[in-house]
Amino acid sequence: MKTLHQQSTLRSSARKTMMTSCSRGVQRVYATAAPAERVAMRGSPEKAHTFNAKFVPFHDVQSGKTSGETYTLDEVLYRSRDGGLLDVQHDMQALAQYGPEYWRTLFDARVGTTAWPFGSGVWSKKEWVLPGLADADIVSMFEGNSNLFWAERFGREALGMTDLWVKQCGNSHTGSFKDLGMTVLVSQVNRIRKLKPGSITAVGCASTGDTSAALSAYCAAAGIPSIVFLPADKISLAQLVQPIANGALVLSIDTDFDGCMRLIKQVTAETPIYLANSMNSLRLEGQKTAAIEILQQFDWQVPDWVIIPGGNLGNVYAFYKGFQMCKELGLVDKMPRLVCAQAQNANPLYTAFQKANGKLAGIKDSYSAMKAKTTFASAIQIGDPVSIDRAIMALIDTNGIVEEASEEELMDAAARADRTGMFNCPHTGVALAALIKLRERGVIAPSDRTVVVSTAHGLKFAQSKVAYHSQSVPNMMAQFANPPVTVREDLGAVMDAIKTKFKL
Ligand SMILES: Cc1ncc(COP(=O)(O)O)c(C=O)c1O
Ligand SMILES: N[C@@H](CCOP(=O)(O)O)C(=O)O
Repeated sequence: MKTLHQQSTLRSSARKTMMTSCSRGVQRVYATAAPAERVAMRGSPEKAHTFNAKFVPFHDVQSGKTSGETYTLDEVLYRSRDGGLLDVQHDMQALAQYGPEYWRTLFDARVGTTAWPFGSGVWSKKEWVLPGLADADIVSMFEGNSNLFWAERFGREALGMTDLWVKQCGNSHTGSFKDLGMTVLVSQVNRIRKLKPGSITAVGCASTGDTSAALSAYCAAAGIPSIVFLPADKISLAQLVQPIANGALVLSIDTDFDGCMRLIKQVTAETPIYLANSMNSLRLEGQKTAAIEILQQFDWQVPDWVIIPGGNLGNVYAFYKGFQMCKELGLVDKMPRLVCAQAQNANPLYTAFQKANGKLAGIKDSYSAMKAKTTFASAIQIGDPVSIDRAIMALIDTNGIVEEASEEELMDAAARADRTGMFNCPHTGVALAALIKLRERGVIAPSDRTVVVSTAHGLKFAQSKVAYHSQSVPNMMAQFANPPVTVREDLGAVMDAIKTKFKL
């Protein structure tokens, strides 16, 4: 494991490598590149590339068998013939022909450029995402490329850790990681609407507030109508106003997220409204690029642990898939261990993990959906996660762990980390609280390289911070609260207030 000095040397040498790649590498890659890249650089990859992707039943992925059931990505469907989930399967043999160095160099060369669409963190990996899509069909806000924050002070002071990082997926156009998946889904919708006019009238989702924000923004950018089903009074004001501002049809429904999900499934099964939730596997193709980006930011070294807050459970599988593709194509040689962190008030996966005595193999048998209770981590207030099977596979294959956090634990963890310069949403608080518990139990060692996935921007959940810092939450001590001090317009009163905190 690297020392801190080595870490910062590593980061600056990674930066230099990228700068070299950006300034000179593009020319070199362009001149010597394989056909796909030459075409990609000219901006019309669909004509000559040899890569492709299709829908297959998730069962095939799970079992490693091929049923022969496949669909093109231009078809409007979300389920396999037997009602199971679908997955996007890439032609791995075609991708493997180019070798790991080719892909590492190509991805590194594209970081932060303005070249359409490759400057996007998602579309910089286009050949691994939607290789058949024309650049002209892409709807992008140059999402991704989010900061991998070195949580040096929090790691050292709170946990005795030297190598703790927070992947800031919430530093994004609509303030959450959902942008990564939505650019892919809306781009594919854009293509289908051109190929088959009239086939998709609008795009719809059920949401706890972040999927709806991303969907409405990307649809608005493309001029595609959007519809969002929101559980009434269960999302933050900032989240509610996002689809309103972007012109979506906003339905505030007197139910919870699981109720909204049931309704949107029925509506999209019977109408030309396209389903944008992560049950639609196109979304996960974009979300998986966050995992690839983490490896890239570590100069293609694999962290020991990645901790992900879980709700509908698509993201934990998306991360798994990103890491797995990098391993299969030889860009890295191992997988990190994944931790899925749930709020105690919405913890069906954690409950199953406990019932199975922490043995992942038995978790499916002990699983049952639940009625989720109110939590400050409102975006993961989900009791019947759609991607339960995907998440279980991801955890089994990475020797993963499921943890939970109570309301007090998640709010304290977020507030404590905020005091070291972050501004965490409650969901990131769930992941941070899980990390604290795993450190306390000695499961995660002080020097383990650990990444906490921050899924949304804290400003979307300002109300929860106001409640915490004003110590107005019943039965919560709020030990890291920092309430504002009210002072008269008077120098003496101001000085007194300062002196109670600092020696002058
Ligand atoms: C901020 C935030 N964090 C975490 C999650 C959980 O992601 P997933 O539903 O893919 O498990 C969601 C949405 O569910 C979210 O909006
Ligand atoms: N947190 C999500 C819940 C829905 O998840 P999805 O990934 O299946 O769309 C939201 O913000 O709506």
